[in-house]
Amino acid sequence: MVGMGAADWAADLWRRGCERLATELPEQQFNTWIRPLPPATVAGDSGDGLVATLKVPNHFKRDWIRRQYAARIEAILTELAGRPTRLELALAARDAAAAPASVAAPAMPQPHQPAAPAQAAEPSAALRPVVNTPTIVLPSQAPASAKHRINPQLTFDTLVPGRANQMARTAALHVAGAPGITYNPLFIYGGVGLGKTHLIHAVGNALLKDRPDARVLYLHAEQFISDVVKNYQRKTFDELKAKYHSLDLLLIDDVQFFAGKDRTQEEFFNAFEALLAKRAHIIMTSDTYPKGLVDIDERLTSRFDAGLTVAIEPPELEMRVAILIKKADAEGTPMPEDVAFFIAKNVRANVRELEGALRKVLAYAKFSHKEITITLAREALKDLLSIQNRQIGVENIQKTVADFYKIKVADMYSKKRPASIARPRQIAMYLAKELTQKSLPEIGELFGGRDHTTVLHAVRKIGGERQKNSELNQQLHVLEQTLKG
Ligand SMILES: Nc1ncnc2c1ncn2[C@@H]1O[C@H](COP(=O)(O)OP(=O)(O)OP(=O)(O)O)[C@@H](O)[C@H]1O
Repeated sequence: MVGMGAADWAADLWRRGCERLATELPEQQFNTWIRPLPPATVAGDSGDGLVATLKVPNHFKRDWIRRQYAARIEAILTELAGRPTRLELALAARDAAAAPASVAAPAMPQPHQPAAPAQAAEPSAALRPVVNTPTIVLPSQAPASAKHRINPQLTFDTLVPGRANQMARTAALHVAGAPGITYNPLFIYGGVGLGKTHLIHAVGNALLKDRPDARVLYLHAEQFISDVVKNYQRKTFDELKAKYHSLDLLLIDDVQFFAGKDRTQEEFFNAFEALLAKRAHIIMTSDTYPKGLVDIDERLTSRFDAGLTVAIEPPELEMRVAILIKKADAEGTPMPEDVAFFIAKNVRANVRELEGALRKVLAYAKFSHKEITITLAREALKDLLSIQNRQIGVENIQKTVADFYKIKVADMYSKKRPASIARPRQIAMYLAKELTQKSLPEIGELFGGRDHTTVLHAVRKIGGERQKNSELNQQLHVLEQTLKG
């Protein structure tokens, strides 16, 4: 290690740990869960050991990694570092955005020990808010970074309604019609790319249409964190108050990013109370429901839940078809229904991916001067389809589901009936039907020679429950994402 800095040492430790994990885990699991993570930072703990901190992008990944891999990662790092190494999983708030007051100084490592890289005291330029002046943000002012501004394209008109967003859309329409009265705050949660940002922009746009002088601000939680950091450094908290406490409608995206940022949480709490007291409306989004938020003060999470909390679910097939048809129309290239069904059946993860697939198909048709047909769509999406076909087999599904619910893979074929086994088995059957081309009898065969009616029962049961039980739906969503790599 001579000549190697502490940060390099940590990066090297993590790299070697990853190499080991890559040999132990199935490739697809490694690629899905471990490879995308930024290198762990490592610091000394208060005793003789080390603490390796891994930043994970969201709550689900954090839980999954904790359940499936944390113990093994700790064991590997302990062995490689030659000292007891504990693993911490932190929700990523895109690095530099840590509010300084909330950052506890890490136990200083000895010279020969690895050190955590210094926390940046100030957010990087990329994270700084684009506009720092108070506060009214109108569509006409929209600058280059649409992420922090109301985007005039994201309206209720361009949002396709469906069962998946029915509750959230109804609540959002209600708030747009009578802000500050009921459902305050409105808390919208769901997985990535499902339309949360679109929906809250739609409320902002609707209110501005009715009341062009309304003081509306949309921002991502990271921008709020950056504002707190900046004002903390300049000791200009009055400015922060002036900016946030004077709004009529505050739309704030991805509040899970507040995790672990105590000072930010305090300021947000103040803004929150001030806005509610003057009957301004607050709409928040997050990747999980308020009680599922980690490292956020309970005082805040209980307030998040005090108005109305609604989920946005992944869209079902018909809704995906409707979205494709509407977006293709908006591009001036009508899409035949059979092609829309073909794409929607193959792209299920979320609306953002659906849009990506649509763009590919439209571009392919344009450049090849061909009509939009299933053959053309198959050709345009061939990479995506081949990845899916390669990766998703029934065995893979059985293994992933068994891992997730901590049962043995053998139980997928066994005749055992306890619910703790039968339910994961039904979930695996459901996913096998959803994600592969296998018929019901074929799936039954692969699940220990079961009858096709057993599979059909499982498919219907889990499919039906999924519509009503958002926890199950989230779990299925995670499993689908994992299986698709
Ligand atoms: N129901 C819908 N109708 C039309 N477009 C939609 C719908 N839902 C989502 N979209 C589109 O899908 C894309 C992703 O949506 P959006 O950015 O709102 O997702 P999100 O839930 O905020 O995701 P993230 O958590 O990743 O920010 C956007 O282009 C959005 O306009």
